[in-house]
Formats: sequence, structure tokens, C-alpha cells
Amino acid sequence: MGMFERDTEIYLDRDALREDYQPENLVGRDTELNRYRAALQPVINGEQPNNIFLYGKTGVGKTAGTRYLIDHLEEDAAKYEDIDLTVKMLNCDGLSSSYQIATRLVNEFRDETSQISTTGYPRATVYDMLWTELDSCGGTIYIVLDEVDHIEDDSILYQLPRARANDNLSSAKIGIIGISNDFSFRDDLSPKVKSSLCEEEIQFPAYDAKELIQILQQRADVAFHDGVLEDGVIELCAAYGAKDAGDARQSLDLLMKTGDLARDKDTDTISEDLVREARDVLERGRIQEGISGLTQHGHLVVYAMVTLDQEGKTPARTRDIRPRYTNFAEKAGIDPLVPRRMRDHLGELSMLGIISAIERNEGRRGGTYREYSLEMDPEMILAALEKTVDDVGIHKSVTNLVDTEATLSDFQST
Ligand SMILES: Nc1ncnc2c1ncn2[C@@H]1O[C@H](COP(=O)(O)OP(=O)(O)OP(=O)(O)O)[C@@H](O)[C@H]1O
Repeated sequence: MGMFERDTEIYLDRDALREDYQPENLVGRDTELNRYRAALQPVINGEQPNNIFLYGKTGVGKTAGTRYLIDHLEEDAAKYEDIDLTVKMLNCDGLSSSYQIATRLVNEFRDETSQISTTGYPRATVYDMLWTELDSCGGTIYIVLDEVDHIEDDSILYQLPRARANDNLSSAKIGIIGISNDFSFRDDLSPKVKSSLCEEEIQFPAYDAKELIQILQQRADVAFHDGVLEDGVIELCAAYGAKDAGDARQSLDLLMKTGDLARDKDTDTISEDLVREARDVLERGRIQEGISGLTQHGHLVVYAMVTLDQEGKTPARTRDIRPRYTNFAEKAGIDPLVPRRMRDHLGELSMLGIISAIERNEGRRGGTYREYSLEMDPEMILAALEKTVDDVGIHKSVTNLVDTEATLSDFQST
């Protein structure tokens, strides 16, 4: 027998759980997809296409929904002789300026031999090249800009939708689809961009547990052999997914990790206990990854939050977190940040899902403030904060959670 042998017990087609798998039908998104379909309908009618802006948290089907409808749109448009549809999908991750988007688009329309360099031209020249390419392509052109919030200047978002009105295009009809999971991006757009880019806005809400069950079941039917999943496994993955963020990607990852564990352990079936174990592994990884990307001050703020949480002092306001953080910074031998900078770290931690923030009102006098709570497992966080805990010492509130022989340091009661 060779060194490698094919695993066939658990998975029928593991790739069906991967992010890039395109299911034949999208489940649990009927309302949004109906609105989206209606917004795309002008293409088939031979009319000027709508500019569409999709927003919603990560993993709620914005990209999958777009691919699904665009595939159908292309297929159906091909049945009409008088419709010539071209769609270009661009992920803006790594493309931070309008200039980069414009050069990338020019190259998308050109063949290999006439590609332009991504630097060195005046912006107006690149835009002129783009108008020439779009017009020579002609017909209806949809440009999909996924993760559009990565573009730092909005020039292209203004120029593209207005290209026809500004006489830059004569034959091509152009529509933009912008996709974003950054809620503040839309609000921060200048009014002139907002009014053209956000002609049709479609929000994709987070999935609830029922919808996640449908999504997971659909993939599990393709991915696993019959009878491998024990009762309750899909429901448990969906329940965790709904509790975390209503994110389909996260739930699918959990189901795949569970399948992988079953395969590694050589079990015949997948149990709820394995789901819990897989969640633990994923959560540890996520915390480790989130924390390793933070600065030393970020680590001190998390450590302060963990100790306050253990003392039952959360939700806590910035002014309640600050003394603990300052004390920790001094113990670690570094200067504490000014309150505003410390608040930035709290914001970053909430973005990562390590803590959560709730906006509160200060009563009739007005004024709002935020209260922060710990969201992830304190023991796992402390494991990822090993170096910080070493530098600062073990706070008395977390002695039972820290797995180390280090001596307790003498803490002031802050
Ligand atoms: N309704 C659905 N039915 C089946 N699969 C889905 C559905 N929604 C999402 N998925 C799957 O979940 C994963 C994440 O979805 P998708 O990439 O569309 O999320 P997104 O909203 O674009 O997230 P992001 O903002 O992070 O890009 C993909 O594998 C996708 O196929």
C-alpha cells in the first residue's frame, strides 16, 4: 500500500463546503434577490441599466447573490439579439485608488498584447482610454465593484455613472454595482456620488438560524455521504452561526472543520460533540489571528477588558476601562495612550468581534457614550495574550484562567 490513500468515508465532495463553490440555487434570500432581479431588469428591456449598491455584513450572500443573478442575466440576455451585455467583476481589495481601478478596467477590455502599465499616466489620460474601451465594446456594460469601500477616493464612482451624461460615452450604456460590508462607507460618500451610485440600494441582512440551516443542509447534501451527519449537527452549526454574526461563510467553515476532525479521527459519523470541538479550534484560531494583528497597546486594552469582565464590571465605559489600562501600561513599562487613542483601540477590537460596543444615551440632556463588553472566551484570549500577561503580571481576577507557573504580581486595586 502507498503512503497516501484516498479518504472516502466522510466526504463525497468536500469542495462543496468551500467558499468558491457556487450552489445552483441560493436559499433564504428570496426577498433580496427579487429586489435585485427587478433592479437588473432594465438590461433585458434594452434600457439604461441601474446603478446598484449592495450592503450588508460579511458572509450574507452579497457576492454569491450577485454571481447567481449575473449568470442568469447573461444567459437570458443572450436570447435577445438586440442586447449585447458585457459584465466585468472586479474585487477592489488591493486596489485603493480610482486610478488603479481605471487602469485595471482598461486592461480588462484590452487583449494581452496592448495592456497598459498601472502607473505613469495622468489620470485624465487613463479615463480617456477607459471611455474609448467602453465605447468600442458598446452595448450594455455592467461593472461590478466588490469590496468597493477599499477605494479611497471616489472619483471613479462619480465618473463612471455619469460618463454618458458628461458625453464621455456615446454608444455604451454603463451600470455600476457596488458591494460593501462597511456600513459607514455609504454614509461617507459625497452627496453627488451617493445619488448616482446608490440609485437602487439593497440591504442583505444577517441570516437567522433557520436560514443557515437551509444553506448548510443544501451544501451538506452534496458534501457528505448519506448518514454521516448525526441528528442535530446542522442545527448546532447554524445556531452557532446565528449567534456569532449570521454569517454563512463562518457556518460553512464550522461544518467543514467538523468534517475534517471526523476524518482525522477516523470516525464513521459526525456528532454534536465534534461540532463543539471544531468550534473551539476555529475560535482559538480566530482569536489568535485577531490578537496577533494588534499593537502592544491593543493587547493591554484587551487584557484590561478581560480582567474587568472577570470582576463583573462590564459593560464598561471608556472612563472605567482607562484606569485599568493605564495601570497595566505602567506595569509593562510603557507610556499609556491619551484617551482618544485608547478609544480607537476599543473601536478596533469591536470591529474584530473580540469585544462589543453598545451606544447609549445620556438622558434628556443628550450626548451619547459607548459601553463595551467582552465577546470572546476569556481563557482563549488570555492564552493568545501570553506575552502581555508576562509583561504586566497576572491580575488577581484571572488567576484561575491563566495556565502558567508565573508568580502573582502585586496589583493595586484599580
Ligand atoms: N443564500 C445562500 N445560499 C447558499 N450559499 C450561500 C448563501 N449565502 C451565502 N452563501 C455562501 O456563503 C459564503 C459567503 O457568501 P458571500 O461571499 O456571498 O458573502 P458576502 O456577503 O459577499 O461577504 P463579504 O462581504 O465578506 O464578501 C459563500 O460560500 C456563499 O456561497
